[in-house]
Amino acid sequence: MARVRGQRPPVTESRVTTRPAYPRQVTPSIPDLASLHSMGAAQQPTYPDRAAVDAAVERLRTAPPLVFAGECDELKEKIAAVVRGEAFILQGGDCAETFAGVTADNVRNKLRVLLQMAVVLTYAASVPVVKVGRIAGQYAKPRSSDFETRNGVTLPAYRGDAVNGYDFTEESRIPDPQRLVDVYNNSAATLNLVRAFTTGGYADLRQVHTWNTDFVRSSPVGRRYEKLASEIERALTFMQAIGADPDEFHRADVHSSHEALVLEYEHALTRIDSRTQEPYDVSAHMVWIGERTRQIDGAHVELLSKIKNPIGVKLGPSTTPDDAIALARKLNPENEPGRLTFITRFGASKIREGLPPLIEKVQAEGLQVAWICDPMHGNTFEASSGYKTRSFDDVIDEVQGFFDVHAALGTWPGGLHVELTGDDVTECVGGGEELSADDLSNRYESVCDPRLNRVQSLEMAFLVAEMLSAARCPKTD
Ligand SMILES: O=C[C@H](O)[C@H](O)COP(=O)(O)O
Ligand SMILES: C=C(OP(=O)(O)O)C(=O)O
Repeated sequence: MARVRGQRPPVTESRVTTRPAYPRQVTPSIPDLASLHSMGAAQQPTYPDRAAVDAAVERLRTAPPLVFAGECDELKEKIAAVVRGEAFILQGGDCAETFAGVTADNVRNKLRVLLQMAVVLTYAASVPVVKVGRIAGQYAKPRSSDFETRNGVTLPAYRGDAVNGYDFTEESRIPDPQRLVDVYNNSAATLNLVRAFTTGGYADLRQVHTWNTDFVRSSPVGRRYEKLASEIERALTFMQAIGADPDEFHRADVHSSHEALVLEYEHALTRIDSRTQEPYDVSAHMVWIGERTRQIDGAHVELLSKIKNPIGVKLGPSTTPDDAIALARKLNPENEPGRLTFITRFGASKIREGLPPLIEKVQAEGLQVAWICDPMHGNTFEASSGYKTRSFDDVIDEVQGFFDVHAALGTWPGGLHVELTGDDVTECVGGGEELSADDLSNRYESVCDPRLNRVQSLEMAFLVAEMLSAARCPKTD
């Protein structure tokens, strides 16, 4: 790929005649790929063609950054405000993005639901909301099993468009490293749209009514939103009347994030920032480590401990307080606020018991972390029809548990991490539309886990806004 004028050359070793299995990197602080793999990297694709992997990695190493290090630092600053209890994170998007889903309509719909939710949370709870999409890179999935069996035929599991194809054929399920280059290109196209929508007028707060179009407008939650939008409109008119600069309402900051799973991709996009000489993973503003890859001596923790982006770690019900402390010390040795977010995903039935010991120990050690709640991944079950689903009530119950625990401990419930879509899909049961297990087949489009649809997402925003408002101004008896 052509190098952009003035851009620092990627930090890679110059070509050698006898190539190692992986192109080596000379950045001293970042282990090379072979060393990372030798640490025992979980959930990695088994590529049949090593030379093709090397070629894809080489290509990615010379590709321009998708985000700038300075933007990652800005997000870190915003998350530091969350750590101080002054802001709330809304992180959401698809479980698994697909290449076919990279269209202007899809990206706009995802942004629209995030903007609507953020406006509800901000207005109802008077708290700044940091908007982070599971977007522009969320293409790789960890799986419980390496294989999938359908009608007696067993094939490798689908691991996201970054790795193999969703079609249930032998050929499609073979991991193809060229897909990593496709991830880069599709992420670039998505980010381009995100930047255009969020700075070009679509995200202007004065458009608050127009985000509420189509099927949502006529739903009860859509009507509730209309009322809130009218109040916001009046407030904006008032602010303009007293001289506020209307340009202040014109743009929204939406940051990108994904699970840093496939080492070849994240390593190739780790670059030295020309301002600071520090390494950043320029594939997204924020990256996180999943529940299945957070081994303290594992490759993912090692790689992410070296980069300077804000990072997240998923913590499930098996996490001990000592695990949390070890992760915090390794991933945030300087105890920098905003650097580390713990994304808890216990399940509604476990959060009230499981979360307090973690928070208590982290607090006692004086560690600076943002706590956010993923109420999706601990609440998945299979409906009798075979669809993976989640119940809206369980999801809300887990969020309520998260707020209750923080209220009891006097700590700040810093945010939400949700799998959602801007479309009218039928993947999670319940909510105001009372979707039942029989409805799931109507429009089930997720290629991995079930997402809240737009109405359910907006309903969640109103319910969480009430919890957040109570957290901001606790009742005194
Ligand atoms: O999104 C998360 C995981 O990839 C997903 O929950 C794994 O699902 P599985 O248990 O069907 O592999
Ligand atoms: C795989 C995911 O979650 P977890 O690591 O918590 O299972 C995810 O968020 O896509």
